[in-house]
Amino acid sequence: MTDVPVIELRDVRHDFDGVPVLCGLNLRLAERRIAIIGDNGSGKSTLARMLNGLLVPRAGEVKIDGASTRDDPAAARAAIGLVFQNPEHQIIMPTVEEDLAFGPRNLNLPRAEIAARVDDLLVRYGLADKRTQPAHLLSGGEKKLLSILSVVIMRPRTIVFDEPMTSLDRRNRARIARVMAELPQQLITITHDLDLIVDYDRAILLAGGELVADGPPQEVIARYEQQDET
Ligand SMILES: Nc1ncnc2c1ncn2[C@@H]1O[C@H](COP(=O)(O)OP(=O)(O)OP(=O)(O)O)[C@@H](O)[C@H]1O
Repeated sequence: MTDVPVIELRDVRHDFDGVPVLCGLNLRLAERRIAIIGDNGSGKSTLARMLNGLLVPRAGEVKIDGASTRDDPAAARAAIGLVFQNPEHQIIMPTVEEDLAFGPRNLNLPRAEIAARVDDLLVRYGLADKRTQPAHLLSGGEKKLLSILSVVIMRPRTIVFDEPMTSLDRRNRARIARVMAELPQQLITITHDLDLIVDYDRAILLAGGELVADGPPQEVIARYEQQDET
């Protein structure tokens, strides 16, 4: 298992055009499997983008191993990988193998190391026969897998998944859930698929940019369902 970084949020606030989206979050994220749940617009994706320094909070701090993402966004991006909801936003290069190699190239890894990592992932995840195929011709499930592997290949210590099951059929949901379950990293998963996170170590419920429940998934899910009834 990869070591887990210490992720801390201190009074994190954010707004878009004056509309508050995160309203003073204080969190220490150290468990191996953490779920973030909540209704549409509750601020989950905004929080996800803050964890890896893609977005810096208007006020407050996000710290990774004590270093603020405001001061060192590159270190945050190296430690924390983000898998976007839509794989089309993550697939950049024309072919499958080029897409996998893109991130490691940006990290300036040696060519032989990049080739070894690409070969290993293609074989391990059953994409070897697709290596020279145009990425845009992959099926939806394969695109999702490729977008995950393009993060995995950089070996971040934490992987944040933003709605990993969106647009997947039943078979591909099961496949992606299996891939996620076998990853050695810390996972922070934003999802509306509550079955996916029942055995996680911790769940956090957001509503209107505020934390409303935090604890074992069963309890937090029950609270979420209660909220729906009121
Ligand atoms: N770049 C942006 N510019 C303006 N408003 C934004 C931007 N990104 C998000 N918002 C707004 O911020 C609020 C929170 O959005 P966010 O995507 O973080 O919520 P979410 O909980 O992930 O929702 P969903 O479950 O629908 O993905 C929403 O009202 C959204 O419209």
